Amino acid sequence: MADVRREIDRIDRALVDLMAERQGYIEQAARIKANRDEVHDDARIEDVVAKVLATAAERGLSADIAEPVWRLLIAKSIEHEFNAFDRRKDS
Ligand SMILES: C=C(O[C@@H]1C=C(C(=O)O)C=C[C@H]1O)C(=O)O
Repeated sequence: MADVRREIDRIDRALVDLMAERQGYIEQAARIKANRDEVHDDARIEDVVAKVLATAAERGLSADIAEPVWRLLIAKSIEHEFNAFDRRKDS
């Protein structure tokens, strides 16, 4: 069991690295968007979730895990993006 947990911990570190990289692009989006009402984009949310579910099906990740995890990740990313947008000097 210790070996299994060591592998889970290794994977979690890799996921944190990828999520931090993703967060960096969320921050770039907050700098690029001209208007605050562009931060929450329902069409893009559904596009992201559809692409994730297609990749999850190919790679063997359960949709029951992938869909709620990504919907929460996107919701928290949008909160982060609103905060970054509102900290802009020009907003
Ligand atoms: C990063 C964006 O901003 C938001 C964040 C999204 C995400 O975390 O994938 C998706 C839609 C947007 O509401 C974007 O518009 O692409």
